[in-house]
Amino acid sequence: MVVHDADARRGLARECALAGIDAAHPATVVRDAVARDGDTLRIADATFALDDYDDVIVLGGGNAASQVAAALEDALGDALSGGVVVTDDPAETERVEVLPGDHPVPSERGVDSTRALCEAADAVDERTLVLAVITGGASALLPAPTEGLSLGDLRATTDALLDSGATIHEVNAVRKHCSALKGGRFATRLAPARVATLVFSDVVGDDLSVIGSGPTVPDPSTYADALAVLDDYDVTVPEAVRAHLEAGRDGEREETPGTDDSAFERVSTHVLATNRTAVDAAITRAREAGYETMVLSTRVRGEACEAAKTHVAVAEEALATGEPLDPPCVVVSGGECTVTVRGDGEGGPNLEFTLSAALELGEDTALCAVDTDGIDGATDAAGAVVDADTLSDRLAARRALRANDAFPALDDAGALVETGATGTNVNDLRVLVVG
Ligand SMILES: O=C(O)[C@H](O)CO
Repeated sequence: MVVHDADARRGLARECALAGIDAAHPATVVRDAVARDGDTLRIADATFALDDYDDVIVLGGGNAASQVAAALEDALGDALSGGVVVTDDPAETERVEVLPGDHPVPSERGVDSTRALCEAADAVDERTLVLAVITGGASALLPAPTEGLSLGDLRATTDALLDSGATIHEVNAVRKHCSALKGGRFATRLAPARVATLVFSDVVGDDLSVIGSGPTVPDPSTYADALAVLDDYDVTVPEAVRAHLEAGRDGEREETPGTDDSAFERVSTHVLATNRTAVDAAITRAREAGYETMVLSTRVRGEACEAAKTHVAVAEEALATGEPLDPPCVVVSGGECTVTVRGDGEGGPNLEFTLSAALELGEDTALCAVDTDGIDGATDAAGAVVDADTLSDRLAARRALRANDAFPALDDAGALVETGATGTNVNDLRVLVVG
């Protein structure tokens, strides 16, 4: 039954967003995609004969990596020997060692944990099946500075890139060329083991070479691409980083491995969850509530507060003309918006998205936007749910947007969605309920 009051609309927007997060949780995803039947292991459409291996181990990293490891322990039982994952969101595991790292900026303990991961990788042989778990956040959680660079260099470079407005494809082109593990180099290290990479994507369009900086897949980007990113976005990095990238461009450093590298012959990649997983679940929840539904796109990107206005425009059009859908309806989108940081406030893309929308939304519409990992920007909130009545002081809200200070404004309005770390990461999810 469709309900028409503002509370119910906000409630439904929030419920659909939470349903999306739940559907992308590793426990749910791995239960559906991975199963052991005697000596056969099924991962999505592929099968592996466990008899061919002496050891099956989990190696990897990312915000959701330990949840994936715990779910793999359940799915494989005693066929799984152990392994190491690095994460900032530890889950309880029995055989896989969970080591700490930090995100979005790499840390000393992340370097130590990544060293332990590499030691485990160095111990494999051709009778090892490695389940390489790569989820969003792996780039920061698995710092392995290449020779000649320090953790300080990586931290300064990451900070500067994250504030520059560069896309994740561009940010990771630089990170891959400063790392001993990213951009396919982990696959080189794992040879001659058989590697099945299990991916949870937080990248718009699911480019495997970008998710977590693609440690086990060929890298199409080059040192020259990395330098172009620094120049295009006017990013200042430590001298050692620029010198390293220039040496690479001039042929003095080995390029990241490409498709012709034999290391990839024994690697298969299985994308287990993407933004679409969350979007589809949000749509299902809206249909159950009796609403007409539409996926706007899973690839919405760009400056958060501008993308928000496009979503408001979609709601206005639906109310005015019944296009693209007749209200009552629910429009869902995914993707990843960015914020070009100008102020020094507290916020994140989904908080800016909702605050910007709250300034424009008319009656009869509610909007929820969340980061599915539960942590928008560096705040404690996943996002917020807003409508035309959310803001009591619109001037202050505009000031907050200009200062990139959306968190306190939405907190004061009681609009925050606080889930805590969710155990997954499939990017941003937005639900627009048009009454
Ligand atoms: O870790 C990363 O590089 C981002 O989360 C994209 O996957």
